Amino acid sequence: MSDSSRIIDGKAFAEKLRAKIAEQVAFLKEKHGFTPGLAVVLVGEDPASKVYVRNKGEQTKAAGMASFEYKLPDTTSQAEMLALIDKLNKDPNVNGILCQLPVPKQIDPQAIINAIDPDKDVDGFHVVNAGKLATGGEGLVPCTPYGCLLLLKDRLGDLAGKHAVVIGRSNIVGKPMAQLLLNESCTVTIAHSKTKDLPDEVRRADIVVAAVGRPEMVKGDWIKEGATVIDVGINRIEVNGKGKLVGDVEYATALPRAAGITPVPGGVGPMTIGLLLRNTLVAACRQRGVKLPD
Ligand SMILES: Nc1nc2c(c(=O)[nH]1)N[C@@H](CN(C=O)c1ccc(C(=O)N[C@@H](CCC(=O)O)C(=O)O)cc1)CN2
Repeated sequence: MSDSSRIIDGKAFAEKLRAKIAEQVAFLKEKHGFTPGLAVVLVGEDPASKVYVRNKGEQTKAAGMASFEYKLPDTTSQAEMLALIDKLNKDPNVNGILCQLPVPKQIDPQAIINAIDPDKDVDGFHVVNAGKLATGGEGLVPCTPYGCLLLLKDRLGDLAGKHAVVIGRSNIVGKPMAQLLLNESCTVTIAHSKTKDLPDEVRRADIVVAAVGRPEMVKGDWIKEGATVIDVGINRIEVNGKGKLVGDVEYATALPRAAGITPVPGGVGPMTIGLLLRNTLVAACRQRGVKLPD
């Protein structure tokens, strides 16, 4: 197996996904006379968040959807945020709402997320959507884990019976990822900072999803031969005075052992915005009572 055939190209997958969404949006406009709309709220000046929000706006418009951007100063209070969310909840042209994370410390992110109408919560972080994911309801699924799942299914097909190890237990990636894999009948282990022997857990995994936010923490020699590795980490490090982006997995040493591995950049990251557009499309169709176009 060549190294290039082991690489799971999330960038290419996401491009195809976005092209399909653009066709579905054009169909909705022509046949049903409406355009899905996404509102993104950014509070503060975090440089990475600014880039992500700009990319979200550009890709939303490129897919033919309406984009509404709210850029608020980092002194914004929680009450001001809640008032904006209330306004967006009531706006029929806004089908999806998200608040870019992280938010400044005076704002409780979960309070903001839970103030969003769950049917417009295109991040899938609202407690109602988390509950639906856990109980088999039709909610909105968090974008990053949803993107990981699509990449895994595309590469492996049926996941039933696979032993998956998810490293990280955040509400936005680790927990929903584990739930999605469980829903696919995987045997799931969630590893975290208190896990006793992480290398041993990883060595037994057919699927490894790393979402810890620590540069190259998962070593290549922990990866079982033929395993599939999904690297959610996006860590900025400095090498010889130059900035570099690396994942949570030591890519160079994991690549020859893995049957499939996502690179950083160009793996999971681009899928996040692709699935955000898909969630916005799904939310808009549900709100309008229209079947999702094929
Ligand atoms: N409300 C949310 N906030 C945040 C989320 C989220 O899903 N919802 N996720 C991340 C940031 N994020 C989207 O918001 C995001 C991160 C990374 C990428 C991406 O395409 N990364 C590129 C590399 C880009 C770079 O150079 O930095 C890649 O991996 O190839 C897209 C979206 C936190 N906040």
